[in-house]
Amino acid sequence: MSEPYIRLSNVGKSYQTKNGVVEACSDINLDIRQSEFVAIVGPSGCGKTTIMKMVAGLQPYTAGSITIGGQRVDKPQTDVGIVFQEAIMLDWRDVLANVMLQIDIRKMDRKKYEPVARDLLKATGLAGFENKKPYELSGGMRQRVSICRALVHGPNMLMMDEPFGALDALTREQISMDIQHLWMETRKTALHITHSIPEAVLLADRVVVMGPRPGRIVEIIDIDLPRPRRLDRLPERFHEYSSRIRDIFKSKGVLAMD
Ligand SMILES: Nc1ncnc2c1ncn2[C@@H]1O[C@H](COP(=O)(O)OP(=O)(O)OP(=O)(O)O)[C@@H](O)[C@H]1O
Repeated sequence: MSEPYIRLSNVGKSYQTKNGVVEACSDINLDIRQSEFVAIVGPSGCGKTTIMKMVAGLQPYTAGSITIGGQRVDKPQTDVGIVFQEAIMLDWRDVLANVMLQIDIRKMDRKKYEPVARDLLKATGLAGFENKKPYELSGGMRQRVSICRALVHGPNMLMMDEPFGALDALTREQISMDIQHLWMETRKTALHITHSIPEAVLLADRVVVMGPRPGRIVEIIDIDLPRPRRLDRLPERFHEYSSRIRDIFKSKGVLAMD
C-alpha cells in the first residue's frame, strides 16, 4: 500500500461569527493515497465543504494539521481542480474559452493546453459545443464544462463539492458515470463531497461517513467493488454498502425511517 498523499491529523475548524464561535468539524483524521477516490458523505452542515476547502488551502484550519505530499497546507493549492455545486461560468466566453479560463488565470501556455481542453470536452460528450455560450447549454452540460475546466491544467487532485446537487436525477446518473470514466482514465486523487449514499458508493474506493455538526468521522468504509461500476448492473454488495451507511446515519439520528 502506498504512502498517504493527503494527510489530515486531528483537524478541526471553528468559524468566528458575530453570534459567537461555530464549530464546523473536529478530530478529523484521514489519509488519502495518491490516485485514490474518496467520497465524504454526511448530513447538511457537518463540515464537508469546510474540509474540502481546508485541504485545498482555501480556508485555514484552526486545529491539527493537513499535509499534501508531506508539505503543510497553509495557502491555496495550485495542484488541484475544484468543481462546485453550481457551474459558475462567464457568459461572454464560449465553452472552450470557459475551460481555458483556468489556463488564462494561471498564465499557462494557451497553445499547449487548448488541445487538452478540446480532448476533455470530447471525453465528456461536448465535442461540437466548443463555440456555444454557457447560456445555450443544459445544467448537466454546464457542469461537464466545469469538470473540464477543473482538469485542464493537469492537477494531481480533483475535488468536487456536491457537483451533481443542482441536477435532475437522470443527469446526475449520467455525469456520475462520466466522472467514473474520467477518473479511471486519469487516476486523479479525488475527494468527492455528496449527500447521496448511492453516489458515494458508486464512485469511491472509500466512503467517509460523517456525523452531524460539529462534524466528526463516524466510520470509513472500504468499497470493494470492481470497476467500471454500472448503474444498471449493481451487485448485491453495492446495496449492502449503501444499507450499512444508512444504518450508521440512523444510529446517529440523522435518518429516521419509521
Ligand atoms: N464562512 C463561514 N462562516 C461562518 N460559519 C460557517 C462558514 N462556512 C460554514 N460555516 C458553518 O460551518 C458549518 C459547516 O458548514 P459546511 O458548509 O462545511 O457544511 P456541509 O457539510 O458542507 O453542509 P452542506 O451539506 O449543507 O453543504 C455550518 O454550521 C455552517 O453554517
